[in-house]
Amino acid sequence: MRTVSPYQPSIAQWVRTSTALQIATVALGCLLSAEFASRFALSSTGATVLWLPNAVALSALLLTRSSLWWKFGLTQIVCELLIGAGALPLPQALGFAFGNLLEVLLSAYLIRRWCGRNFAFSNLREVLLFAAVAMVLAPGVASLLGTWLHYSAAAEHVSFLEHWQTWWLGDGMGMVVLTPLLFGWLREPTEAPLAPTRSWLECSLFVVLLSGLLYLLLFFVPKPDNAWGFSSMLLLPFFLWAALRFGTLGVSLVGCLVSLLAIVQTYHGRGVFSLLDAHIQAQLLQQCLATLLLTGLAVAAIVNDLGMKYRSLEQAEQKLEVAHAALTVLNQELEVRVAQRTAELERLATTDALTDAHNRRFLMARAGIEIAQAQRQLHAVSLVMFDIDHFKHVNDSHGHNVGDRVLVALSNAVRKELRLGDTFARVGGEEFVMLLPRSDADQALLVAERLRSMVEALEIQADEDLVLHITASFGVATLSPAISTVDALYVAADTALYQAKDSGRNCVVAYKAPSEPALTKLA
Ligand SMILES: Nc1nc2c(ncn2[C@@H]2O[C@H](COP(=O)(O)OP(=O)(O)OP(=O)(O)O)[C@@H](O)[C@H]2O)c(=O)[nH]1
Repeated sequence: MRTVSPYQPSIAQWVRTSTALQIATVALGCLLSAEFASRFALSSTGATVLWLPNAVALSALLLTRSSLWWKFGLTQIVCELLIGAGALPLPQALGFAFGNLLEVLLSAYLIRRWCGRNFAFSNLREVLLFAAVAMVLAPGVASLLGTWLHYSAAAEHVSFLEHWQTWWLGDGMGMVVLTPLLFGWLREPTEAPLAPTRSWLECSLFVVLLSGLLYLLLFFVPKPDNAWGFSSMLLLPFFLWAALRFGTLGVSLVGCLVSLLAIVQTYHGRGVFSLLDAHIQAQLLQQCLATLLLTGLAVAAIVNDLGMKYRSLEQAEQKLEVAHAALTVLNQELEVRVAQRTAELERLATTDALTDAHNRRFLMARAGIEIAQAQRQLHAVSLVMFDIDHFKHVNDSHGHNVGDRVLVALSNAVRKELRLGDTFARVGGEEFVMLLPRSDADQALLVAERLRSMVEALEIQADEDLVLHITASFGVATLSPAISTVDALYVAADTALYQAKDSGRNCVVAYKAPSEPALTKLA
């Protein structure tokens, strides 16, 4: 989401389009603000409450590449000379001009160096560094020069320190009052983490209440014996309100308007500051405005910074949610794959690779289950074991591959004969077993005989021009009190199968216990 300050007017975009326009704006800003500052100077020494041209020049430098600074520097020198012309001798005017240029360049250089190109009053560190550099350090040095120049030429006798302090605070306060406003107004709009409020109701309420307070503070003519009861510190809540709800640009705008109004009114002898002596008026005004504005700017920066952190936390949370969703999908896919792979492995572990019939292990496990169930529910289970006759001859005559095809063809044919619930397994080279739940000996014998004749009639297309016929021998065993385990049933079927082989092959033999008179032989 891109939120742009609602206070960004289109005129700012227009100014940003051309360097010439910027230079003209700076020149105009310097001259007009100097005119205002000089016109409403409260001190008899000429030191102003706010020296604003430096703030105009500093805003221009902070808004542009350092390679263009010389153009604005030159503009500032020319403006300073124009401002000083007539009122001051040339050497002194030049001294003031270079002193102010030094102040602006030093501020811009140090801010750019310590805060980088992205400086925007956007966190507490930037506001404190700005205050330290543009309000304390640079004006402190430059005003020392200015005070010395002025002091050497001044006819009246004022304290050097007092003069320096007023000058210093005047320059510094000019920067604090105007630079954040111009800079915030003219710079490229950026994403604000917490959008300043767009509620016209709140803005109107703010303006009405602030106007009321300003009227009470600044629009009365004090009488010497009647001290006014309202404190200028009543403005603090309004600065905090502006900082919290209207952002850096909002609080700068409020600060600038309040400052200009306070100066004008004090100059005309109205309001809380006009009760005092001229020098103290200027200093108190400066201190009061510095406190209000720096507090407002700091709070706005902290709110902005918190908003940035909150937004990056939100973005991190969104990324985490996306990653979590992706992981969930991946996990589901993995689970499906694992289930498929497990099923495949289970199938491979229980299936004969050549014929796709079940293997011996599966058969034995299945037989165990069926026998246990049959014994509980008292129903029959039979096992039919069969073996291809003379299969070695097939391999020897036609090769192993043909033998394999015969095994596959036989398995496919037998599988078609199965009932639901029957289990078909390959238990040896050419040996197969069918487990028939709920089939007694007679039913199993019928199934075996049906299979035997099916095998006998089977035409196996073993090769392009090779059709083979085979036969198989069958042994059948049924669960009984004497044959009550899987192994016993298997051995019994195996015994019957061998008896079928011994009986001439291609026949079905039912197992009979040794005590019984004879084995049943079919076909
Ligand atoms: N092609 C092929 N042959 C196999 C496979 N497993 C076992 N055989 C062969 O099956 C034949 C089994 O031969 P024998 O045990 O002598 O049995 P037979 O020739 O069928 O004779 P009878 O069972 O007595 O009728 C051997 O030649 C084995 O090599 C297999 O997977 N593929």
